[in-house]
Amino acid sequence: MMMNTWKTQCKFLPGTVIIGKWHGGNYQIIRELGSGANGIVYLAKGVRGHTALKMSMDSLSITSEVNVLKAFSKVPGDSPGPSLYEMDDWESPRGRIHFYTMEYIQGPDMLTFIKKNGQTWVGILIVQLLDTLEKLHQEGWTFGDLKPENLIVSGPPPRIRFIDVGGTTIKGRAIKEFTEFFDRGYWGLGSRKSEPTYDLFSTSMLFIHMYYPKKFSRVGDGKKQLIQQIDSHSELSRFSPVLRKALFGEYGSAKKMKGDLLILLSDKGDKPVTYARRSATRQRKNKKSGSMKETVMVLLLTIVLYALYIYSYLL
Ligand SMILES: Nc1ncnc2c1ncn2[C@@H]1O[C@H](COP(=O)(O)OP(=O)(O)OP(=O)(O)O)[C@@H](O)[C@H]1O
Repeated sequence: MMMNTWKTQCKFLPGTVIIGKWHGGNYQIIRELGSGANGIVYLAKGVRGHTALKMSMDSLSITSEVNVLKAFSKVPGDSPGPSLYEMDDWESPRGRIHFYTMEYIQGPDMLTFIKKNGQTWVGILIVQLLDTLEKLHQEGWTFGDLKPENLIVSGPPPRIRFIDVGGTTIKGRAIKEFTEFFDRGYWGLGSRKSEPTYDLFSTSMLFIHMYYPKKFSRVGDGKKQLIQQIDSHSELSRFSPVLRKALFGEYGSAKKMKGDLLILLSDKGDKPVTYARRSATRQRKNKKSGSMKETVMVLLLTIVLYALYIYSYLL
């Protein structure tokens, strides 16, 4: 009932002009992009051109999302999520509405992108995701609600970006928002405490989901079931050592998971554990040259896949 009330109050037609009470920003609604548990997101036209505008009756949820976006902007390198433009209130004909505006991230969600461009992309997108997660974890945050709908592949060149930061939680607290299939609590494989291993579990589930686009439910022992799903899939089973470690919380960081995944992707998948060990020793010996190699590997993989992507469009 409550939800319907706010939804009705935040429902506006294309062409509606929203004027910020405090900062005077001027936005014209183009169309609705979607709605979530506590607000509606519109595509709007503002001084910066196309802008995503999220409005809600709940000022707390708006403030908390704005704080996460501010924290994202402190992550070194390009922001993993949309850049925040401004937060304001609007005295609408139906009363005061809280809103914030942010960069409009254009592109398909991760599953749609993989369906269109092929599973060759899964590895490289997950490597990109792990890179971003590592930075986010270093800043003391857990993304929480990792799922394809919250991951947009923008570009070209393809680049994974987060949208919907509502689940992003400070380390040590209880995860704010989650989705069953990607939640380790649901599978009986851990708690809902905000920590890096929580996101790495979801990353592993995201990887599995790219090969099983139809999600499956838990039946009995979650651990046994997931292992069976991975190992019985002819292509997915190649990644089994990395996926298992992530599912069982055995990776101390996203960086470690990324390192192992890169080894598998560089086609040395016949003896992954041996390679992982060798790589770990090498990394200890020469940390700098290790990360240089990783960067070059990611670059090469991206270039090759990007060339294939362009080629498929020319055909
Ligand atoms: N910055 C953005 N750029 C482009 N599209 C966006 C952006 N932010 C949100 N969207 C779109 O708006 C939809 C609604 O977003 P929102 O964050 O409110 O909720 P949700 O992800 O659907 O649900 P919930 O918050 O309950 O998990 C998203 O699914 C996405 O399609």
